[in-house]
Order: sequence, then C-alpha cells, then structure tokens
Amino acid sequence: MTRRIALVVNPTSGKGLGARVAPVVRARLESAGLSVDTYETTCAEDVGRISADVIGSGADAVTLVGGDGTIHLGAQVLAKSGMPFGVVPAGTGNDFARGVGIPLKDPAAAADLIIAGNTRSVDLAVAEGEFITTVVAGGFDSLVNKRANAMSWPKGNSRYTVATLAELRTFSPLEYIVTVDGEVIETKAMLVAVGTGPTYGGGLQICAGAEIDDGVLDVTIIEPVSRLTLLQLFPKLSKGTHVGHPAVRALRGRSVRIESPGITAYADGEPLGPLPVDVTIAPGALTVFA
Ligand SMILES: Nc1ncnc2c1ncn2[C@@H]1O[C@H](COP(=O)(O)OP(=O)(O)OP(=O)(O)O)[C@@H](O)[C@H]1O
Repeated sequence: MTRRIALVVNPTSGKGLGARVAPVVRARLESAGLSVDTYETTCAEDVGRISADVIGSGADAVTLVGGDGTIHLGAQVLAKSGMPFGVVPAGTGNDFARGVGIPLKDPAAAADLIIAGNTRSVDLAVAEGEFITTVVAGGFDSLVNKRANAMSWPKGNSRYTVATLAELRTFSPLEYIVTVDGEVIETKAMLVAVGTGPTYGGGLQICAGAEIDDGVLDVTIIEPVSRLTLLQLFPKLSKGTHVGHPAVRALRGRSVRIESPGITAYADGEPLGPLPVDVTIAPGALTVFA
C-alpha cells in the first residue's frame, strides 16, 4: 500500500531555508512512490495543531521541515503518539537532527531515511510540563542569549560573539544547587546544562557523549574558571575537546533540579522560564526515521 506522508513545513526556519528545501523533499518522496500532503505553517501554533490533525487522519508518518524550534513544537504532540516522524533539518541550529544522526545539509538524503522507513526510539527530557528534544541550560549562556536577543545589530551569529564578549566583562560565577537523583551539589558555576542529546547552540557539545536513547539525562556543570579560560572553552565545545578539562564536571541521572537565583533556563534554544527547573526523562518517547 502507498505510504502517506504529511510534510509539515516551517517556511521561516533557517531564514527561509524551510521554504526552499520543502519542494526538494516532496519530489524525492514522491519519486520513491510515497504520497505526500504538504502543510505550510503560518505561525508557531500551527506546528502542533497540524501534527495533531495528521495523527488523527490516518497518515502513516509526519515529516517536519524546520529547525529545533519546529521540532520542539511538533514533539509536544508527536511524543508518545506512536506516529513515526521524519526530520528534514532546515534551521540554524539543528541540534536534535545532529543528535539523531540525520544528514544536516542534504535534504534529499534526509528524505531517503523516511523512504527507507527504519525508525528508532529516542528519549525526551521533560521540564515545566514540556517535552525538550535537546538540552535545558541556564547560566552564562542564558545571559548571552538574553543580551543577544535584545540587540538589533549585528545580524546573524556574530551577534552572539559580541554578546559573549560584552557579558564576559561583568560576569562572575553563579551560585547553584544542582540535585541529581537526590544527590545535592552546592557549587559556584558558569553554567549548568542537562541534555538527552549532546549538543546545543548549533553543534556545541555541552553534554558531550550523551546518547539520545540511553534512558538517562547527561548533566554538565562548568565550574568557575577565569574569563580567559571560559573564552577558550567555548571553541573547544564545538570539537568536544573540552572533555576532561578540570572545570567540566559530568554527571548522569534520571531526575535533575537546577537552582540559581535570577537565571532563566533555555530549552531547545528558546527561553523556558526562571530557575529552579526540574528535569526528568521520558525514555523512548519519540519514534524517528533514522
Ligand atoms: N510560519 C511559522 N511556522 C512555524 N513557526 C514559526 C513560523 N514563523 C515563525 N515561527 C517561529 O519560528 C521559530 C523557530 O523556528 P526553527 O527553530 O524551525 O528555525 P530556526 O530558529 O531557524 O532554527 P534553530 O532553532 O534550529 O536554530 C519557532 O519556534 C516559531 O516560534
């Protein structure tokens, strides 16, 4: 029987990349004999609403074309639905796709995973009543995000570099209480991150080594370092060469509470809410073509 795929496209992802790759994906799926219904979202709410409609419509699978924000929105209804979904990375970060191993810059190759039809179950984190598909973090990075979001110039990724340098001038380590499976750690730190997958921020391996299907959360505490060392650590995060640095503490657990006064937690690249935040794990909650 012909497989029916609902292609849910965020045309704004990756500054318009979503709109550009959708026809490529559609053509690839149709050339393999799949039947494709395309739905373009017009706002954030559309992603969940359309995904929910599709789950009830008798389609065989959903495919989301977008970045981590789009996956986050779709995951809220796809989780635990049993509906397999494909991802065609079209955002700026694409950290969920990176964790699953989906090709990031080749939409046709991403579509081929849906055509092949092999799926795997992946874990989600749960915090503030939401499913989180990558990393929850709060600390120095939150302050950089907040500063960058308030800046109108420069555009693009250099805004984060400018915001990082500006934040570094005044930043001092924060007081945290981090509780991992009941073990209480009181410490000063630069930031604390909890992830199901290894990366955030477009490939920074903040939870290096995290496996997306191992049923546990990976916790990273970056302990106080000099401003210069912090600046040196960030490029290392891209390569994962920070692992083993004495200031980088790694833990694992199934429930994690992060507390630090005045700090906002970010999840899947968006503000989640002020700390404290409790994070738990929903093992195997999503079924992904991979
Ligand atoms: N038409 C739309 N459909 C869906 N979401 C939209 C739309 N317009 C704006 N948005 C907003 O776009 C946000 C970001 O989308 P997405 O994450 O897919 O792209 P990105 O920000 O370019 O990539 P990344 O999150 O990987 O860095 C969503 O969280 C949503 O709030």
